[in-house]
Amino acid sequence: MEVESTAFLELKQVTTGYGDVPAVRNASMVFDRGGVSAVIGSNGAGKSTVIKAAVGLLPVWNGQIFIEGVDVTTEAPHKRLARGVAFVPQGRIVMPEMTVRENLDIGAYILGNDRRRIAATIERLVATFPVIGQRMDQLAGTMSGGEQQMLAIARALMTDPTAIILDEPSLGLSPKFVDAVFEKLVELAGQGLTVIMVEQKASRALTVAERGYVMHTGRVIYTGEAASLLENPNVQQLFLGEVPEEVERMLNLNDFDEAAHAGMAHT
Ligand SMILES: Nc1ncnc2c1ncn2[C@@H]1O[C@H](COP(=O)(O)OP(=O)(O)OP(=O)(O)O)[C@@H](O)[C@H]1O
Repeated sequence: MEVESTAFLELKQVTTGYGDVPAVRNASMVFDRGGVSAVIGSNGAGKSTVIKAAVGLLPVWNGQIFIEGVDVTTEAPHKRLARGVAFVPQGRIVMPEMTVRENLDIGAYILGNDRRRIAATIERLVATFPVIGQRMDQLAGTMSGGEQQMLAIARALMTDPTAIILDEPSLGLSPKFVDAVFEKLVELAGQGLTVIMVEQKASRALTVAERGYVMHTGRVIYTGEAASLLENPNVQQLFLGEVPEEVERMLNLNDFDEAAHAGMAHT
């Protein structure tokens, strides 16, 4: 295992997909420690797919994934978790028939039987998520959607990760809860956590993120500071569901890297 990068998490030219159909091609992303990054793009752009490959839930066909410079491309998800990359899947999956406390305990499974550490972590999380502290004995399934998302995030934080990757944390939430969840993610990033979110609510996500990756038909087509992506007319056009000429040209190039090297893929 050689040292290849100083970023916390890096995807290098990752291609992956389902069966023999590629859904993501040559995707490169670099996530340094701290801050909020957003991976955005329309339905089916490949956002969830690339993130599943990053956490080890989908095999990488081509390319590499590094955590702190270590090549983890073929490592199992629990090993990547132990290296500090936690994942909150789409749909705020909590165990509805279990209490809030039991859900948190599940999140701590890689800590083994270290009850003292688990209790200390729960105490720390309750300070960040007061709503959870008030509902430790409530069945998770009886919480509101926003509260369940907070619980899903808190559960992912039980292992004290360096980075948390969230697949559409705003999905199905009312605007008030979307704000609450995004505010919490910004607060966590302020405490030093690396927050990476996959979002369909693109402009909202770029408002809270510092950096963004815009995906379209399985490619990362724009990368840059969130503010400059928000101002980019081509990105704005994509938000409206239109495909700008520049993007058409990029996708038509035989070797997509040519476009990246020509500076088109970066703002
Ligand atoms: N389990 C699967 N089996 C086969 N194809 C899949 C599977 N999951 C996703 N795909 C396909 O892969 C492509 C990328 O899907 P992906 O879910 O990554 O997109 P996305 O950008 O996350 O969109 P969404 O926001 O709708 O989830 C799509 O064409 C989709 O139909």
